[in-house]
Amino acid sequence: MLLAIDAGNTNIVFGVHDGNAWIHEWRFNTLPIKNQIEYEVFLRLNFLENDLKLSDVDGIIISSVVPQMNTILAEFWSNLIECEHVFIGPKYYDQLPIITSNPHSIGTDLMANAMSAHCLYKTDCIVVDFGTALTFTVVEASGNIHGVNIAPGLKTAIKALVGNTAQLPDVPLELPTSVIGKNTVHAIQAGVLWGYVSMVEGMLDRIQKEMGRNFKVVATGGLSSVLTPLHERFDEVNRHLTLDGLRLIHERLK
Ligand SMILES: Nc1ncnc2c1ncn2[C@@H]1O[C@H](COP(=O)(O)OP(=O)(O)O)[C@@H](O)[C@H]1O
Ligand SMILES: CC(C)(COP(=O)(O)O)[C@@H](O)C(=O)NCCC(=O)O
Ligand SMILES: [K+]
Repeated sequence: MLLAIDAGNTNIVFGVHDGNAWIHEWRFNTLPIKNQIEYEVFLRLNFLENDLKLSDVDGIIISSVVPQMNTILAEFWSNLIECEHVFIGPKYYDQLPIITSNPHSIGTDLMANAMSAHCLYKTDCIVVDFGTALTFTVVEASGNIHGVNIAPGLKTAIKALVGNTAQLPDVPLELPTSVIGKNTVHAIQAGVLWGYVSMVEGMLDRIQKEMGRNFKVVATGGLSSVLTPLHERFDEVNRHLTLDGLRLIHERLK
């Protein structure tokens, strides 16, 4: 059984894979950083509640884009699980079928997304990840990561707007029917959510125009289902893309 840990800026996702499928997945807020005991208890409880045995874990793979978390992530499970772990980083990249020209400046979650896209779809892909950041990773069929595009994520954009204005309230992530608001809440929802629909559509067009060909578009991340009008532009929404990438990287390094 593999335990994959994907630490993003909002959530740490723990996934357990039994060799056939992800049999369990849990989320834990990344911040504030907790102490080792809290992570141990979290892991122990979740295994217990789901009838899983910690002793069945024979592999651990970790990705983190939050360096403050790295020490605790590399250690907190060591009293509970006896096995080797892989903490993804540039030292492993030359063993992978994906190529990046700038290994020290690409998030390991984006490397995992690229690994998934390359191994699962075997074609030119744009991975759109709706996390704390909204990212577009351009992966060619050869496995070459042509480049990445990073914008504020949906919730991050709303937080920035609310935090930098005196009168604007936080709003639910609901797409209004009209792109023109008649009250403050609808105005923000129209501006941010419809704005992001147009941004993603425009970005996909621009990337493919610049690349001179069409790419398969795969969406992932916690907020990948919010902007429903985009679904016709996505060839696929795969919520497990990052975890799958971690699993595929682990398999490759074995
Ligand atoms: N299952 C879910 N359903 C709805 N919203 C979610 C879910 N998982 C995460 N989110 C929200 O999506 C946003 C991005 O989450 P996530 O993709 O986990 O970010 P990151 O990888 O940056 O930590 C967060 O604001 C989170 O609250
Ligand atoms: C772009 C990111 C902030 C995305 O993080 P997330 O939204 O998943 O929390 C992360 O992958 C990161 O910090 N990357 C390093 C810089 C880069 O990817 O180019
Ligand atoms: K992520």
